[in-house]
Amino acid sequence: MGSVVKQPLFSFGVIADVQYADIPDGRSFLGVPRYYRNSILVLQRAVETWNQHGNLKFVINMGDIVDGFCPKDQSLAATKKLVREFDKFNGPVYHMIGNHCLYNLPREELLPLLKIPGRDGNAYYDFSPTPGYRIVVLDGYDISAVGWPQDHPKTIAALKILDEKNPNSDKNSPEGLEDVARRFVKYNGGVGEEQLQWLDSVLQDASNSNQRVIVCGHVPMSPGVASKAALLWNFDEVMDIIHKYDSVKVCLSGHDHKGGYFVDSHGVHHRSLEAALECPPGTYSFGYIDVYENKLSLVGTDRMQNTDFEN
Ligand SMILES: Nc1ccn([C@@H]2O[C@H](COP(=O)(O)OP(=O)(O)OC[C@H](O)CO)[C@@H](O)[C@H]2O)c(=O)n1
Repeated sequence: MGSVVKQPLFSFGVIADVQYADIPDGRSFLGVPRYYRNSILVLQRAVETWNQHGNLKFVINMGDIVDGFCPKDQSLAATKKLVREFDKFNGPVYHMIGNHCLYNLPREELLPLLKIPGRDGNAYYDFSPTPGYRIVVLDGYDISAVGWPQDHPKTIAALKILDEKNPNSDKNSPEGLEDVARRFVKYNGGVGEEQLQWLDSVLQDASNSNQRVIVCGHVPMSPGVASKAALLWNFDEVMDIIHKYDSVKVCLSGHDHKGGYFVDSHGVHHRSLEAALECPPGTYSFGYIDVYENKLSLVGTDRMQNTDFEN
């Protein structure tokens, strides 16, 4: 008798940092090439591939759908265009906001466009794709100097943090900051008190219901998985909550573009995904995750590396 191949409990598609703009190719601040027009082709190939797979329960977009260099009079049209491409997937698509989304549009316009559930401009939410699983989507720009009105208490709180932690006149610059202190830059953000309490209550509820949890957020949550300058401001507070519960096995993020994988001291797997934006024409970066009883398996296409997350 041949061996029986185990079927996943469910599978879902992933892509990060599409950062589309109808502008010529360029480079990041640190000189990494960015292919703004090509990134929509990466997304289109992703959607075709996900549809051909035929058994993906949903797709999750890890944020930064449109780049901050998109001309501002095109921000709305570009965001709608990209959402339409995602909507060609034959199933639900879950979005989250990244810093580049917020460079383009204010929260009150972004959230409805991206169909992000949430009240008062908050962009964190959870859903349950099967009874035994919970997906938590964090809003890493809850406390942020971008996205809220200038006089909003969250903008004021963010500016205070940046003033205290980052002495540079350009608050996007981590120059002179050491190790994880490099995260205190304007293009990152933090999770506010109310969201921390919400996270705790969702994880408690999942734990009571014997559900496993995958936590997703645009901004990486562990210093082991990404550049120190691309971390959530209060990753430590978020991880303290996550570590209270055995139910969280995997944290997924985008933002750092180069991709990374790290298992922390509590056995939580962290994976930051390779950016679609950095794919030279003819190359791709997207994938899907098979969720099994005792492991998750990321099946990447081309520049997105395969990863097994053994529980
Ligand atoms: N050292 C730096 C890095 C960036 N900036 C400026 O900050 C803005 C956002 O940077 P950008 O690289 O476009 O942001 P991403 O979300 O794509 O990537 C985040 C991390 O860089 C990934 O590791 C932009 O205006 C940059 O010019 C800066 O001033 N100094």
